[in-house]
Order: sequence, then structure tokens, then C-alpha cells
Amino acid sequence: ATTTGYIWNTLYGWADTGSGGIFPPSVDALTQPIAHHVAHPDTKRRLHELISASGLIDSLRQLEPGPATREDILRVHDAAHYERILSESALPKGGDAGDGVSPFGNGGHHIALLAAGGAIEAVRAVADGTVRNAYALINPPGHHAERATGRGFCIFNNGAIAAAHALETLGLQRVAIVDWDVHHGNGAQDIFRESSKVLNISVHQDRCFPSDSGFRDERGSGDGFGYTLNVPLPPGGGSGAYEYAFDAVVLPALRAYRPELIIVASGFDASMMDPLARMMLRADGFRSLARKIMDVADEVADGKLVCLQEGGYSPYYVPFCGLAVVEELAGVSTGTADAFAPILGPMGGDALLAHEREAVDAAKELLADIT
Ligand SMILES: Cc1nn(C)c(C)c1/N=N/c1ccc(/C=C/C(=O)NO)cc1
Ligand SMILES: [Zn+2]
Repeated sequence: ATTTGYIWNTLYGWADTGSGGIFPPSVDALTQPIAHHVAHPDTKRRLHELISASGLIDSLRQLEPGPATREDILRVHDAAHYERILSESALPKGGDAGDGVSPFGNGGHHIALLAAGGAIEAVRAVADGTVRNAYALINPPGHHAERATGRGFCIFNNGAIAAAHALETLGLQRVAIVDWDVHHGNGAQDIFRESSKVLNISVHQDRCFPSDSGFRDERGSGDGFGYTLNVPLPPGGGSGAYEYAFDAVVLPALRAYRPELIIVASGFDASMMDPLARMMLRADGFRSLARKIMDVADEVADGKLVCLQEGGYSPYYVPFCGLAVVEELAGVSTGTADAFAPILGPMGGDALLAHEREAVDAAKELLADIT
């Protein structure tokens, strides 16, 4: 197949993130209500609308997700977590994923199951050759969700659920997860810590969130030792730092591991305009990362690549970053200009600075244990 699969569902745009900026508003705390929570789904709906309005959607093969089943969820999460989400979802005002800052509304479990189901459908369609690669514009995100709890706006770990489905249902032996979301992919690290069947790579802003994980010395354990690979980057990194991290560490790791499928935890919060991090990628930088991952997928995995939407909180800029990645996946140019490039370009971020090179070079030794 040569087409790119695409997943979006109206319900992904209905996730209820409440009326606070990140916390519920409080007169006591003087935290004002605001129309859009940082994780408001409108940001991702705007990406869908740009994919549609640019005409790119006509080059994509729309896939229809169903809800993930209890069995799908329990491959990576404790039953207690699953049951708690369902019970809180039945409450009149919904509940929380587990860390007290990840609210969902009444019936929110339907959307979370549909997000995980979207990840599964994208993996199924790529693994069986229905499509060449796929972009699942799913919501809520998943990469912070751990075996026993949701976290960081994530309820179920969509990427881990999809990887487990590929291993246990589709018969794959080796799956790689590459997390370019700006925050540490702690969820898959927790879930697959002891497994060598998933190579889990996270490139992220050092100590951004969670602030206590994502360090180079977190490498997995038991059979999984060496199959967790963290590349923390200093704040302020742009295309220079990210492209070097991919060329020097991420791509060599994938060549050594030879996964049969690559899943990208595709967040756009490493962009220059994101409120929840301090990196400096522009849309063309994300396009370059997509190109690099596609090339190594062609080398080792017959091109089998699934991108799953994770974070990204600038309603202004996420649409342009996401369009660049999906265009690259589909091999299509709609000619849509990055409207913010003239403003963001002069601000820098393109050069690889010495301290960024050192941070990446420190991670090169981690490659030795991937066989
Ligand atoms: C506030 C606050 N207060 N407390 C106690 C906690 C635990 C808080 N969480 N902050 C957060 C929560 C989520 C993110 C990013 C998620 C993402 O985009 N992942 O990809 C960043 C900071
Ligand atoms: Zn993030």
C-alpha cells in the first residue's frame, strides 16, 4: 500500500477539560475561570480542520476507530485503574485520570476508549498492509499513563495499548516506540520496563514533566535492561538539537533493534509556541523528524510507521506542526505556508549548541546494550 491512514473522530474534540487553565478555578486561590484549559481539545480539532481545509485529507485513507475493549486495556493497565475510570466516568461531573490535574467529564471513558481504539486501528491497518503508514489524531493523549494510573492529561496509554496489541494479537516480535513529545514518555517506560519486545525511546526537555523521571540512567530492568532509552535535552533546543539527537542516537538505536513496527508518540509541545515547555522547534523541524523516522522505518520495518497524537498546546501553532508531519507521511505538499515561520524563524533554535551536543553525546553509550 502507498496511502497514509488517518484517524479523527468528533468525540476526540468533545473531551471536557473543565473551566480552569490547568487547575479548576478557585476564588480562594484567585485562579480565574478561562475558556480554554491548556489541554482543551480545540487545539487538536484545529489540526484536523487544517488537514481538511488544506485538501490534504483527500490524499489520506480515513480509518474508522472503534472503542478499545476491556481486554485491550488490561494488556497494559491494572484492572483497578480501568474500573476506577469507568466508575468516575459515571459521576455527574466525571472524574480524574489519577493525578488530580487530569479531569474528564461524565462519559469521558467513551472518548478515552475511542482514543486507544484509534491507536489499535492505526496499528492494525499498517501491520496488515492496508495502508503504508498512519497518523492517528486521537485525544485524550496517553504517553504519561502508567500501568496503575492515569497522569498528565492521559487516561489510558494509547501507544502502549497499541504496541501490546501488535505483540499479543498481531504476532509481532519487536515494536519500537519513539516519543518526540517534549515531555518524558514515562508511561511506556513504566509499562514495558521489563520487556525487550518494546524498545522505548524518549527525547524530551530535561525535567520538564514529570520533573523526576526521564534521566539517561533509567534503562529498564531484567530482560528489558537496555530497551528503555532516554535522551533528555537542555531547555531551548530546536532543530539543531533534535536532528542531532535523532541522527546520533534515535536512528542508530532503531537500526540496532530492527523493530517490525515503529510507533511515534507524536506531541507538538516541543514547538516554539507551546505554553508547557521551553523548546524551539518549528513546523519544518517536525517535518524533518518525520522524514528521518520514515527513512529508518523504510530501512528496517518495511516502512511500517504509526504516529499517535500526544501533547501540543498552542492552538495557533499545533495545526501547522501537525500538517507538516502528515504531509511528509503522505508524501504530499499542499503548499500551505507555515504562517508563523516569518515570526519564529529569526528567533533561533536552528544551531546545535555545544551543551546540546554534549547532552546527546552522553546518551550514545546507551546504544551498546541494544541487540
Ligand atoms: C500543575 C500541576 N500541579 N501538580 C501537582 C501537577 C502534577 C501538575 N501537573 N502539571 C502538568 C501536567 C501535564 C503536563 C504536560 C502534559 C503533556 O503534554 N504531556 O505530553 C505538564 C505539567
Ligand atoms: Zn507533552
